[in-house]
Amino acid sequence: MIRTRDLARTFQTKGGAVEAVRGLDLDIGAGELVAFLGPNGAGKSTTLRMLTTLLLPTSGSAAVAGCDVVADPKGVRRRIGYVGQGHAAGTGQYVADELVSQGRLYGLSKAEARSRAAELMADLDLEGLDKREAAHISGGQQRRLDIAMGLIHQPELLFLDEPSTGLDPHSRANLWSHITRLRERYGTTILLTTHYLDEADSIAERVIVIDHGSVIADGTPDELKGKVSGDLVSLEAGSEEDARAAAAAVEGVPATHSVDVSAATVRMRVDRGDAVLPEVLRTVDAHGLELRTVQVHRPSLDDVFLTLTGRSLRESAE
Ligand SMILES: Nc1ncnc2c1ncn2[C@@H]1O[C@H](COP(=O)(O)OP(=O)(O)OP(=O)(O)O)[C@@H](O)[C@H]1O
Repeated sequence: MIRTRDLARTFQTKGGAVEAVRGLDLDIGAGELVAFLGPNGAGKSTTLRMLTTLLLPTSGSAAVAGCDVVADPKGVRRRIGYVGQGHAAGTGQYVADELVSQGRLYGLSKAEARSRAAELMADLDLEGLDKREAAHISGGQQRRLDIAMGLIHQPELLFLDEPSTGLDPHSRANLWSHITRLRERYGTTILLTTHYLDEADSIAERVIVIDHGSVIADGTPDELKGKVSGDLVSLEAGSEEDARAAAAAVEGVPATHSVDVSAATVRMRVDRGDAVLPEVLRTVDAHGLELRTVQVHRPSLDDVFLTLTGRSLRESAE
């Protein structure tokens, strides 16, 4: 559905050339739900803009839904939906009319546009808002309307640029349940960007991480997290001395690696925290040491990024 080879985009600025995207090779198949992650300035928006024909590549090639983005931009646009960061709706029209106008823009007949609008309003929980101005609905409803606008022409491929930014957790969860349901129904391929790593982790089947304009990791969330060596177990002892004694005691527990002590806390990497913890606690107990708290931290996508780049995706996203 998306295939790029050596895709690159350079911007000429007064300060010199900025290589926003360099040598990007992407292969995304039909029906995949892919999250595209990276810190600020990694090149996500520039890539999305090239794939949606809003920006020409400097070099390389990109085919989207079977059409070349340079040779056949119209073909690409007919087959894709794009929901950008701003609101698509906002001409002061009623919600239903916004959708029908959008459908007409894509060449649907009036009757087709009306029936498609009604179907999407039902799917996206916008029923009853037909005669409300698009500017006077809630943030979550507006975002769902944006998505309905992107889907009006039944695209094979939907690009969502930070679809849930600015929504409260309840609306985010609600939006995602709608998107996953739509996908089950129509089999739409989805490429989304998000700054919420937990969201990418729970929703995407595949995560592609880019940094400095190139792909640095690609796989299922579990595969990527598997690259970080094991869970982190933290034991907080009553004193620094007790922590050092506990560290010495647990060094010998099988499947524990890199045990270190900082103040009264012992941190160690273990293959599987849930499997190793009982033995760790028995060992500490057998040495007559008491612990204040015990924590097992499973690797997150942010840990993956930290391992790959030495930087936190979360920090760079704020
Ligand atoms: N029109 C432009 N002119 C000059 N430089 C640009 C232009 N657009 C983007 N850039 C630069 O290209 C690089 C990649 O930007 P891009 O917006 O693609 O990153 P991003 O990953 O989408 O970031 P964010 O998460 O902040 O949206 C950045 O260094 C940015 O400053």
